[in-house]
Amino acid sequence: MYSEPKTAPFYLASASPRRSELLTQIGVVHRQFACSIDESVRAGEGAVDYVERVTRAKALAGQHQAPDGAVVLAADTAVVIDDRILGKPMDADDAAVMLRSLSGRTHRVITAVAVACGERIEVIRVDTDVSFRPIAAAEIQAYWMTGEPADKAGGYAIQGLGAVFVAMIQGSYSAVVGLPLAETAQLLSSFGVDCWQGRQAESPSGLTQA
Ligand SMILES: Cc1cn([C@H]2C[C@H](O)[C@@H](COP(=O)(O)OP(=O)(O)OP(=O)(O)O)O2)c(=O)[nH]c1=O
Repeated sequence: MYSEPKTAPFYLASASPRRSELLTQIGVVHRQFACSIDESVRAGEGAVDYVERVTRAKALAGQHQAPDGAVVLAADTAVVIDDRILGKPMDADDAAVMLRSLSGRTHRVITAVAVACGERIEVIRVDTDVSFRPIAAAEIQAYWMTGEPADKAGGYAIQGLGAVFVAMIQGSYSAVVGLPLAETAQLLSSFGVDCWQGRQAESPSGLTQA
């Protein structure tokens, strides 16, 4: 017999397949829809303020697309070097400028997550430092040709071919990919949305192994 879900429906307001995969990885059942807002940086705006503002705006826009009372999650990831915010590269030249500036240096990846339900909205932020080995000009060109950098902040993907550039990471790997999982699980739990841990409490035998 059909029974209504006990908790509010949960939506991921994001076009990012990575964010959906990360939620699935920790057992968060969700629906996903794309949600577009103006992501331009305001004059004089710092990276932290920018990422938190955009994340909040994505969640609020997402609430308009979701049914009343739904829990909505949105996130934003930016790469920051020398106080410059690197979004997604516009073209090959833009990507080359980005990767040249990251080559042989440490940059910061800032990811914010917002969860909203009704009047309540909470925003958290996780900062991660990523160090790149020096990258040759020919590698930068070849990397662009793979298609991977195009839709990634900073023009690389740590979870993909771009992993060959990463010498060291200090912080949250999943935050660099787009969603800090430990922090997101805690935040969601405070909104009554469970990952595998919550469901295990309800049904200890309901877990499957990877
Ligand atoms: C640095 C880095 C970023 N990224 C991705 C995460 C984000 O999807 C993207 C940054 O752009 P975002 O604007 O944060 O996200 P998005 O446009 O992909 O999706 P939406 O706004 O709809 O939620 O870069 C990686 O996948 N790997 C990486 O190593």
